[in-house]
Amino acid sequence: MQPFIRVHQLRQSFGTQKVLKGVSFDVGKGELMALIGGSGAGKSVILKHLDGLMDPLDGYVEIDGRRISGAPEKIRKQIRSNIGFMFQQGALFDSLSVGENVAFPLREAGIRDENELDTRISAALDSVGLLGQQEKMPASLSGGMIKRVAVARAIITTPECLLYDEPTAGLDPIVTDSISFLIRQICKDKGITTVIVSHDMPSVIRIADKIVYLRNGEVYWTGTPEELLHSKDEILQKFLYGDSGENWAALSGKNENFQRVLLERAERERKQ
Ligand SMILES: Nc1ncnc2c1ncn2[C@@H]1O[C@H](COP(=O)(O)OP(=O)(O)OP(=O)(O)O)[C@@H](O)[C@H]1O
Repeated sequence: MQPFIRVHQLRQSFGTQKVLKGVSFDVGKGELMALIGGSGAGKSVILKHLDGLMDPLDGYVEIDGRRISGAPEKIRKQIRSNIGFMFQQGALFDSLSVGENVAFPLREAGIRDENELDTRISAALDSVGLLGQQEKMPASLSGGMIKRVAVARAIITTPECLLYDEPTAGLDPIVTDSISFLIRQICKDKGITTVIVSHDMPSVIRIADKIVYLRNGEVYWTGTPEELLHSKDEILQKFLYGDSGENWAALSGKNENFQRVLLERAERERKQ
């Protein structure tokens, strides 16, 4: 079966810095793929290539069989209209109400019928659990609600593909959980092919169908969350056990080995 997203031998450099050195992966229709890797590995740069905001020096991205890389602006726009993008920070326009923020992509696409706009705003807000909140202003929302509004804005055009850049950054663990499950629910309920860039390993383990680990500008490893948890690869283990990843194993509750190691370490520290 043809993948919904095909990334083939993507190369990108900024000055002398080679950021992508031939990155390839596929994402099947309706699949939820997580792109992980250290800071500066090139994850956000890849998302920009998927959305056609950046063109590679070499290689290409195909969305639903159509090449977006290097395509004329008209074609690029057509393909992009099928993609929802939740940018890092998920920023809303402070001066616009929740409803107007959510409606923004539709107005940009030229939709002016107020009845249609109202119906679609309500449907999008309903999908993220915020029905009836359209009159609120962003300043009065919690961090989690802001992310939900940003998700509603990304799905209002009914895209077949959704890209999320760090959707849970800056949220507490409970809100992080609810946003992560929302992302999974939207992906599975609507069959939307989803790519999520995240440092939040407990969420990635819980919601991803497939994980791609980017390292030194290349795909170092691809597999399922289960395979990642059981991998004996030292580099992967170091990535997971490193300073930033220590807590997620305990939180994920999926791998007894990780929990045992953490418990043993805690016990050792108590005895010292
Ligand atoms: N437009 C640009 N011009 C120059 N350098 C860039 C540009 N965009 C990204 N870079 C560089 O490319 C590298 C990869 O950036 P990218 O934002 O994709 O990293 P990332 O994996 O998403 O990191 P993080 O997890 O910290 O967000 C970084 O060194 C960054 O400085």
